[in-house]
Amino acid sequence: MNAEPLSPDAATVVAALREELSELHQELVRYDLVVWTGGNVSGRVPGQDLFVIKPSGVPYERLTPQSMVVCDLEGRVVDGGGLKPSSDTAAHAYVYRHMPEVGGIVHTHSTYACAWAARGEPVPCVLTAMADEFGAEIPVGPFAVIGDDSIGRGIVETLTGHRSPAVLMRNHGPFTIGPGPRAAVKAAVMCEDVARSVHISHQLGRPLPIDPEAVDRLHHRYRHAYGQPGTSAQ
Ligand SMILES: O=C(CO)[C@@H](O)[C@H](O)COP(=O)(O)O
Repeated sequence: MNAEPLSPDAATVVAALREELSELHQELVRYDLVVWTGGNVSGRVPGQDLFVIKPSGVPYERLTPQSMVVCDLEGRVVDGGGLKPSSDTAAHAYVYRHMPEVGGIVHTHSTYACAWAARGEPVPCVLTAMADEFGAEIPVGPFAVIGDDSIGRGIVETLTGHRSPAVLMRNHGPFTIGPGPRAAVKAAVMCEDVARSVHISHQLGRPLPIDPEAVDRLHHRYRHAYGQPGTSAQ
C-alpha cells in the first residue's frame, strides 16, 4: 500500500533516515551480530507517526537506502517500493507506540546474547562496562511468537522502567532500544560484548557482583560525564 505522499520536509527526513539505516545495517555485519538475513534495524521519523525499517529477507549486501520500508505506527506500509517490511515490523511498531522516548530499535542474533536468551537467564551486571551502558543486569523477556506484536509487548513490559536498553527475548535473542537507531545499534554491540565476557567468566568461576551503589555511580558518570563536552555516550 502506498499512502498520501510525504510533505517535502518529511520526505527530506525520511531520505536521511533511509541512508542512516542502510549504513547501520552494515554495522551489524561488521560487528558479527547477524548471519544471512537475520536481524533488523529501524528508526522513528521525528515529528511523524512513521518509522523506517529493513525489508524482510533481503541479504545485507543488497540493502540500500531505497530498499528501506516506511511504515506507520500500526506497522502498515506507507512506502515500500514493492518490498515487504521486516517480519518484526509489528513488534517495532508496538514499541514506538508505547515508548515515545524510543527512536531506534535493533534485533540481532548475536551468538552469546542468544545463548543467554536460550537459557532464559539475565546477564548479571558484573562488569563496569555493563554498569556504564546498561546500569543493571540485561533482563530476559517472555517467549513470544514472531510476526505479530507479541515481541513488542514483551519488550515494552520488560524494559519499561528498566535502565537496560537491551532485553533478551527468551529462546530468541536480543532486542535493543535507544533514542535513535545508532544508539540502539551501539547497545546491540555492547550487549554481545558483555554477554561474551560474562559467559567466559562463568566458565572460569563465579563472577563477583558489583555493589549496587557503584553501579549507580558508574551509570550516571557514563550518561552524564563520559566523552567530550556537548556529546553524549550515545
Ligand atoms: O528473528 C527474526 C524474527 O524475529 C528476524 O531476525 C529474522 O531472522 C529476520 O527477519 P527479517 O527482518 O528479514 O524479516
